[in-house]
Amino acid sequence: LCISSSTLTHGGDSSTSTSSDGALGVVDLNPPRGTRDFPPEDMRLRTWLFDNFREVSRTMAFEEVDFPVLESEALFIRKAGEEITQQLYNFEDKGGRRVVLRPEITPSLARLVIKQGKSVSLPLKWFTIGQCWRYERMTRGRRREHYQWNMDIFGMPKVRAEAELIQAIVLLFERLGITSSDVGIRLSSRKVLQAVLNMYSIPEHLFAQVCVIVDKLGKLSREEIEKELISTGLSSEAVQGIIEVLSLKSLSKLEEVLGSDVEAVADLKKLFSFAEQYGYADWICFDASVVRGLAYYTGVVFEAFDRKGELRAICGGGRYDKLLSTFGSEDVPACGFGFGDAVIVELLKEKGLLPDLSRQIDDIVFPLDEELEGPASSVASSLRKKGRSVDLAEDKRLKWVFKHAERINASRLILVGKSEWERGMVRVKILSTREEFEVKACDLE
Ligand SMILES: Nc1ccc(Br)nc1
Repeated sequence: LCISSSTLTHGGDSSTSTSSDGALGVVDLNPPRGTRDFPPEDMRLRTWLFDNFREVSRTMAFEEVDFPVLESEALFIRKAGEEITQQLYNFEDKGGRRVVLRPEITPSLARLVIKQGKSVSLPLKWFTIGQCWRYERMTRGRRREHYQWNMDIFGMPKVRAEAELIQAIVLLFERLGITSSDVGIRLSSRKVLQAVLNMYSIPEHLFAQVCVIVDKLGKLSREEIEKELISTGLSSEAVQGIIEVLSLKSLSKLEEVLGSDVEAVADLKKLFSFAEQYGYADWICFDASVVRGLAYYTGVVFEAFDRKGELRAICGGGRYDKLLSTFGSEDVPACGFGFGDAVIVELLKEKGLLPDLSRQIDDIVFPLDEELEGPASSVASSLRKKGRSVDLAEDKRLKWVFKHAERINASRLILVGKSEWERGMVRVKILSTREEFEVKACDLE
């Protein structure tokens, strides 16, 4: 479609355009439903957030990896009724292949670990920041894409991995100015639920499905949860037992109910002791109701929440020791989390912690008349080679340039005038102090 600029309604939602056959059409200027554009101001905030993700990953000695957003649908076919697999953005490509816009990143990580096989030495500590998709009926008007920071450790069977990942989350919050009074990290272990199912001799194949159902505690009513659990075949006695244990908020109570030799209790006690050593004990709390909604978790699970309880989980993760075997490989113990780009921004806004990210450049170079455009370009070029951010303002009037300098927070205005240039000089104006002086063009830096 060729959109004639004169008819493009900037800022509007549509424009008039004519297609190649001259038919008059209206192009919707909005991105597809549930997706976002990132104009410069929004992109600066996103880049600032991602730079913080990256800096924490660097200090944790994680390596960055990346994957296609497009993945084989087979990677996400799971039978436990998770929301994530019921909202796959899936389609058939022109080669007849079943593909998806990935809804999460962990299966891609697992795929690559399997593919790398013996060529990588464990433990592996990998991170990535990638866009994830869901196809949700727009009735709820929710977004269909978000960016997720993922941190995953492969080949670390003990809870040291969970302790490392929780430190990464705490470091991120602290970098953004969020404290343990604003946010907590509630944690538990799926081995708690496993122990309860064993107490009622519930078959193993129901485990994932039961986890996905009880993850809705707090979102659905207790009655609805009980109904869904009964529908899987659980006895009402087992259902009551599950709900009773999952309402525990004290590790010592859990130990009373399950006994000290249960792996879940040992893992969690170890993790709380690590938390003291890492110095983030005031961030975490035990909460047996935390199960997370992904079928493949097998051990410790955790999620960060705002203590005011106004927002959805800020991030979440857990141990998934048996995911790789579902892709036909031998298992490698693994643990990871996903941290979305949306809830955290809502929290920062609410706490007044969004940074000032207005545009800033070093220099504006301005030729005072047309014949000085060449010299102005060479001044701009030499400053850029020295690493300065330089905006070359041409075809404008000086009055416009001063306004432009203010608008983009330029530090200096470099004026290239005829008489100065003939003496090898340019005029420099420091915009913060209004100080103005001449300097040899070749000495400018
Ligand atoms: N998994 C997922 C993907 C996309 C969005 Br928005 N939320 C969750």
